[in-house]
Formats: sequence, C-alpha cells, structure tokens
Amino acid sequence: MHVAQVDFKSANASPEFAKSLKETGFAVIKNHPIDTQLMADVFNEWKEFFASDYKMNYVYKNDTQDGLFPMNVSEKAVGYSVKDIKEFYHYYTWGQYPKELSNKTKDLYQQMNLVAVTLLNWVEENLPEDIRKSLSEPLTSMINGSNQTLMRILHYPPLTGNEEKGAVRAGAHGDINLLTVLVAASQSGLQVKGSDDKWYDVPADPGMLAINIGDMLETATNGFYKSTLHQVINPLDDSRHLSRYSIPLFLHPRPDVRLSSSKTAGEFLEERLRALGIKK
Ligand SMILES: O=C(O)CCC(=O)C(=O)O
Ligand SMILES: [Fe+2]
Repeated sequence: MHVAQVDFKSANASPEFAKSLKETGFAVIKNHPIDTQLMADVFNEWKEFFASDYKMNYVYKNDTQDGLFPMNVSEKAVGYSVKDIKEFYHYYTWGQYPKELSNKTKDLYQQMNLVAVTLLNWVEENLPEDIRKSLSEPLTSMINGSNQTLMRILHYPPLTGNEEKGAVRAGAHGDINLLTVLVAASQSGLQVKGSDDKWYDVPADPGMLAINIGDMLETATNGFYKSTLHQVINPLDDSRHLSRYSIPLFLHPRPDVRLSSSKTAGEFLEERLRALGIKK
C-alpha cells in the first residue's frame, strides 16, 4: 500500500497522481497553489463558529442540504448503528453562509475547486481509451456548470469517554462524489483500507491535500477507478482531548449527468443522502 505524495508542480505529476489513485484510491498533493495562510485563517474562523451559540441559526435545510449538521444529526456510515462523533457545515456557493465569517471560506472554496478541476483533468488524461469512450461525456465536462460541489467543514469534538459504544469520529465509508480534495486535518486519524483489508494512515502533513476517489467516479469509469473505504479513528493518546478539524471539498457533477445506463448523478446522490440519514 503506497499512497504517493505527488509534487503538484512536477513534470510527472499527472501520471504519478493517477497511478496512486488507481492503486490505492488515494493520493497526497504537496507544493500545491492553495495559500497556507488562507487555510489557517479559515480553520480559525470555523473554530470560533463551532464554539459559538449562533451556529444554531444556520442549521441545515433538508431539501437543499446546506448549513450546519449538528452533533445530534450527524451521519451514520452505511452498516453502522451509531452516529459518527462529529458536527459539520455544508457550504455551497448558493447556500447559507454565516454572516459572522469573513469571505475567506469563499476564497478557499474557489482555490480548492480550481485544484480539483486540474486533478480531474489528470484523471481524465490517464484513462485507458476504452473507458474514456464509454463515458457519457468527458469527466471535466460533467462538472461544467455544476452547482453541486460543496465544501464540508468538519469538527470532531474532544472525546470525553462518554461516547456511545462503538461510536467513532467517522465510520468506514466511501465518498459519494467524483473526487474529494481534503485540506489535511489539524490532527492525524484519517485511514484508508488497503486491498489486504488492513487500515493504513494517510500520510499527509498539515497543509498538504489528500485526494480520494468517490463512488460516482467508480460508477462512471465502470470500476476502473475504485472508490476506497476510509475512516477517521478515535485517538488513544492525549490528542483525544483536542478537537480535530478538517475541510474536504466534494467535487460533484451536474445532476443530469448520466453516470451509468441506469442512473443519473442526481438520482445517485438522492439515494445516498437518504441512506446516510441526513435527508428525509
Ligand atoms: O476528516 C477527515 O480527515 C475525513 C473526512 C471524510 O472522510 C468525509 O467527511 O467524508
Ligand atoms: Fe470521506
């Protein structure tokens, strides 16, 4: 199991990135163009947000799925009977945006989205000819004009020891979307499942980006790219008394995009959100 750390600016970045994704479902990107200070500022603003009372003014809307998913809502990974120990906020360009925040989160979204588009282009460049031909449209055109891409700001609170039995920060799951670009968290804990069924730490330092394949890319490429199970474990050391924050960007196609002969992206998403229990 070798999740590669790929230099975004190197001449071989595109094939190295695609190889790591193909072999492990993950890749780590270093030397990327996203501003480090901006990332730190955004984390700090959301720390304040999650610690505030006003956050409850921004509880998510069931129909559109934008806003805060508080602890008591959270998600249940498929196959788990208890909820993850986390709260999170879904930011869409058209969605609710806390007036207490500066525009830095919007800037970060734009920068992460640009990187995500480049990375999807690298995936496309390295597809075998037969898979490329079987797509309903090029991958990069699937996200053209999409308003479904979202940024999730995650807060995993300190563990108290009173958590429900079996509850973890994020139960093993595959992401729904095409590609996920994650600003590596303030703390370790993210693990990927290898083909040998063992769990491996994703080797990302703060400031790097961890990328993984989502289920929609697996479906669209007819299984050539495999969406990889990942999880966030509860730390056993002293860091369990600290909050953990992370920010994934989930790159989504337009809802009308045909992922397979039986399903559009819109239908696929609707099904999955209901299974997670975050859409009624
Ligand atoms: O917090 C992390 O490092 C990963 C989060 C994740 O996998 C998700 O929200 O889908
Ligand atoms: Fe995930």
